[in-house]
Amino acid sequence: MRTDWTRASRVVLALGSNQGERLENLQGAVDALFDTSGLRLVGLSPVYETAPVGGPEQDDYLNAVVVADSLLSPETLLERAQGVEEAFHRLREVRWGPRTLDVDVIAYGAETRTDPELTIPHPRAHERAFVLRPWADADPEAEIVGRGSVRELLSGLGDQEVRRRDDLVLRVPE
Ligand SMILES: Nc1ncnc2c1ncn2[C@@H]1O[C@H](COP(=O)(O)OP(=O)(O)OP(=O)(O)O)[C@@H](O)[C@H]1O
Ligand SMILES: Nc1nc2c(c(=O)[nH]1)N=C(CO)CN2
Repeated sequence: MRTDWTRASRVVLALGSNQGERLENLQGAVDALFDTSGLRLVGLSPVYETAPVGGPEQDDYLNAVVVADSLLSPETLLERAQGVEEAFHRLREVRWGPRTLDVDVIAYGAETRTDPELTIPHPRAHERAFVLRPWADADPEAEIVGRGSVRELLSGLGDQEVRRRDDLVLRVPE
């Protein structure tokens, strides 16, 4: 049967890696996510190299954002994101500590919820240039429900080091 994408919600996922082969980890996440039925890639941001925000002293991250259409529920999308993290042997040792792969659910349509297991929009996305900068590239008109335009939020942030790495490119899966 053909998939009915008219019922899909527009979702945003943020990817981060600061251990191991960082670009390969991000690419692996993109490939695995879009191997999932019910998830269709709409936009992929450039890759940014970013100074770590919070947590212990650690290496710089590569960050990127994917925009997708989802027929998966928010809970199933989070499960899928966590399954992809686990496939990359992510260990949760320290809060905000280094990791091979982080996949966060940033937005799910206009949905809002504050369940600690799944808060949407992501509770810290609006203050993180490593999320907002690539997101604004992937979708210049993007908004965070209840907070406003991603581009405006970005311009109101203090100095956070984010460098676009045009030499590192994520491939759109076939
Ligand atoms: N929007 C969300 N996306 C991903 N996880 C979420 C979200 N809202 C709540 N969580 C919960 O947060 C828990 C911790 O997630 P994680 O280990 O990825 O946090 P972190 O990446 O260290 O920090 P941060 O949440 O600040 O990005 C997860 O077990 C998950 O249930
Ligand atoms: N630069 C950067 N800093 C972070 C990141 C990240 O992806 N990039 N993720 C965190 C927890 O989600 C904490 N700090």
